[in-house]
Amino acid sequence: MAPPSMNETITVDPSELTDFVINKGNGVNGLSQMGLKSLPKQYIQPLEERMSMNITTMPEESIPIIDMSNWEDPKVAESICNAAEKWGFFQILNHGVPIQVLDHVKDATHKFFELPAEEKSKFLKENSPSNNVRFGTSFSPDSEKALEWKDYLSLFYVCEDEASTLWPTVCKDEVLEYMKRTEILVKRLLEILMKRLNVKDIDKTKEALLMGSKRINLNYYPVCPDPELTVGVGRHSDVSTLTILLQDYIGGLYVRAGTNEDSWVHVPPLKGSLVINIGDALQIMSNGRYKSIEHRVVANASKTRISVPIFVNPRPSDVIGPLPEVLGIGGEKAMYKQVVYSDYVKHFFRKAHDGKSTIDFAKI
Ligand SMILES: COc1cc(/C=C/C(=O)SCCNC(=O)CCNC(=O)[C@H](O)C(C)(C)COP(=O)(O)OP(=O)(O)OC[C@H]2O[C@@H](n3cnc4c(N)ncnc43)[C@H](O)[C@@H]2OP(=O)(O)O)ccc1O
Ligand SMILES: O=C(O)CCC(=O)C(=O)O
Ligand SMILES: [Fe+2]
Repeated sequence: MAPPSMNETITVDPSELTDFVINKGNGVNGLSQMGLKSLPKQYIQPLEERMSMNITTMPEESIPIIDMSNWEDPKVAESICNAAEKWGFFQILNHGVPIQVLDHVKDATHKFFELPAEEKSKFLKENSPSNNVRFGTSFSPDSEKALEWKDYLSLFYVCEDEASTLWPTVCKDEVLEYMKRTEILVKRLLEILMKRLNVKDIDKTKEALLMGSKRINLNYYPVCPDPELTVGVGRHSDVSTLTILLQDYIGGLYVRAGTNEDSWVHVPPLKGSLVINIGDALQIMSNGRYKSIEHRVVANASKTRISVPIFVNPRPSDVIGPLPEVLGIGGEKAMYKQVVYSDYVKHFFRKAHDGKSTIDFAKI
């Protein structure tokens, strides 16, 4: 695709754009590097999906920020469970994952996306040595009416050997280290969250159900010529049990506040923090007690942003539904049916981002 001249309004032939961005592995990064002065029309979101439209942002509100240095203190556990029930999102400080490990994985993310398109395209779905390693752009381009301004590398963790062999060399060590160093934190968080659900002991079977598989995504949001017209990531909730999200210092992640009004709160970058959010799998297992809240990411006119979520999930073959311990509390009625987790995830991946609609798949 030829670089456009200054101030040119971009109407790129749809098949040419798809070929350049999606099939050839240039991603939105390739578009951004061309120095476009306006947004190709394939990225223009409908008015109701744009952050600037009819939306109240609430600068005075904030998701809870929880210091985990005394994680055994019942007050810390209480703050975590309250945040999971009310917001579905919170930030943690002094979580035990060294800042250096976080810095290394952020640097490694930049290194991967700065590789030439020919290198990255080795990990496109059609070329990748494994279904567990995928470089892509937007979310679900085949199903989307408007594309999202984001490239990603998605790594499904099977075992250390497979990761060492198949994951991209420029980032695999740093990503593996980040995954390893978050393991204890994930167990602590789940232990705390389960206690409030009347699950006193997480045995091996429960552990597998809650955290039997992990997927890590490296997200890359390049500079965008007209950020108000598009999105970095559209409104969605994660399908995980829990997500551990590392973001850089740029900002741009918004979380829905309240269910009725269109109001959103920003998640401010805090040095050394990790953002934790509840995913649909835990909303289902807790029978709606913990909330998997909608979130979205805006695009940015002047800075490239990265984020690195670890999605902690059930195993694909697990059947998930409200936990017996939860229903046992007061003869509570199940709000969700039993579903095979991989069916749930496939349903999520096969449609465009559509807010909280995925969970309807499991509703009774
Ligand atoms: C990318 O932008 C995103 C991503 C997100 C993600 C939020 C999460 O919460 S991710 C956590 C999801 N949980 C798991 O991955 C654990 C369970 N895993 C599974 O059940 C399976 O691994 C599987 C994901 C269902 C894939 O199984 P497989 O047998 O390999 O099936 P396929 O036929 O290859 O894929 C099915 C369908 O999904 C699409 N897809 C697969 N992997 C990805 C991926 N990493 N990213 C995007 N899409 C993926 C794939 O295209 C297939 O559809 P087709 O129509 O092509 O058949 C949140 C927000 C974002 O913006
Ligand atoms: O980039 C972010 O801050 C969040 C990305 C996100 O929501 C996701 O990958 O599921
Ligand atoms: Fe998300």
